[in-house]
Amino acid sequence: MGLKPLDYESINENMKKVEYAVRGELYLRASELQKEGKKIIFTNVGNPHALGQKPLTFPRQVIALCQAPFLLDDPNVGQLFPPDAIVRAKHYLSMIGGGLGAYSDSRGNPGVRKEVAEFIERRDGYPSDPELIYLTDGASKGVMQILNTIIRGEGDGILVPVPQYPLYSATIALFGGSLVPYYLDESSNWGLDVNDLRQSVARARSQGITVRVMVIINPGNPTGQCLSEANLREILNFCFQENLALLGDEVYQQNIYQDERPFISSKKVLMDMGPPISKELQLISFHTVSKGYWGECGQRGGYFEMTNIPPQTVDEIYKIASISLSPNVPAQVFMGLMVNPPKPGDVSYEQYHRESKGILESLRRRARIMTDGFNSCKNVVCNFTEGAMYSFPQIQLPPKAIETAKRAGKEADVFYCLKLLEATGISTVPGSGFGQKEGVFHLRTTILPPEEEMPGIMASFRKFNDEFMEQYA
Ligand SMILES: Cc1ncc(COP(=O)(O)O)c(CN[C@@H]2CONC2=O)c1O
Repeated sequence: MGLKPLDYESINENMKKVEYAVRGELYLRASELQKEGKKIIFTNVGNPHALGQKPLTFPRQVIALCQAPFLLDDPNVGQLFPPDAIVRAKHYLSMIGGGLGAYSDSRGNPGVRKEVAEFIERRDGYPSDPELIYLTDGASKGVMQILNTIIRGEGDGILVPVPQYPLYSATIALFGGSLVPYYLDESSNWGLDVNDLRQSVARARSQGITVRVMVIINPGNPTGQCLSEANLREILNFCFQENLALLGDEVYQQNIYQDERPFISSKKVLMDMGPPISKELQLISFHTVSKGYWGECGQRGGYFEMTNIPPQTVDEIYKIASISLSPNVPAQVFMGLMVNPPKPGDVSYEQYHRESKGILESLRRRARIMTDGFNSCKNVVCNFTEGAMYSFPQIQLPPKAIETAKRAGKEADVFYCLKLLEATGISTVPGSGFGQKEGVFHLRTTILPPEEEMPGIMASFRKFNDEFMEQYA
């Protein structure tokens, strides 16, 4: 009897090429240590509620009523739920035929897609067509759907920032495409240079790769930089000149911790540029309920908006979306609530605004505490987290540590992060999981641990780092 169908040797070879460090060796080791009773701070994943962030009240009130519509018939419902939550729940239940237990359209509920389009119009000041907005199970699934649309084989190249969020490298490997890196410049706060982009494209083309798409992550993960309007114009012009489509991953658009570079969407800048580019450049933008001050990662809600994508291609994307029948319906309600929150004058507005503002202000303070904490160590250099929810310090490691790591068969930053985890319980992701320049080492942590614990965590890091540097001096 030969190999069985699901023997390791028989399965899809592309799966074996996939690496996804966010849930990789460090995460698995941290989970083991936790089972052994060690207190672990899982600051490896941008998972706000897992680190103590409270869900916003209003969305949970509405979803509770949508999940349990019988509560709406209870004479005391008005004692437990504010009137605007009751109204919104009834609105969604009337819009979603059969309630949350029924499949929706494969593109998502039309009413919610309309709410997303209205949000985009308010944000950017340009029309947005609900027919070109698809709701997805988190932005991850949307990214995978679009990369699946683009990648025809290994000859197809996707320009990806390095360091990058490994959803991209993993999906490109899984679908058998080619990742074409463009390096962000740490010394210019993770800025990108269009000349480097041109060189990356030229190098790929010389290797017979057809570069088809450029990915930007704005604000950046793991790097946290926010792109300026000028940066975005440069990138859009570059894509137009090189006949590339642009994927704008904007899941952190609510997570902005500085005033110099507020979030501006790729869609807005593209429309501001006017024809021909605004009519021709193909753009797909992604968003989610997982990030921002919502942090509702577990709900699995997201969307993508298609700009200048031909109807026949849209039809194919719809057809493939139909295979999965329906995006997560409760998450669609969360998406509707996120893009259409309580307004000034609504009963719940004050509470919603207070909660949201409180979370964002705390994240801004934590970004500062963490950046300063890292920079207080002489061998650590850390750019400020302008946006998103991560800190990505460069750890300058002594040769002896690098040598010891090599003998242990590990990347130096994996070795360092494992030692950090064992010593302090702080679970991070090594920079090698995101890509980095040769011989330069980083780690990624989130800025999510509770604010009151942050100084203690940074002191614990500093103590470990000083001892490590002494040990391997
Ligand atoms: C840039 C980026 N895009 C898309 C996603 C996917 O989000 P959802 O599928 O939840 O909508 C993430 C998640 N960030 C991961 C999850 O937590 N830490 C990370 O680096 C992300 O960082």
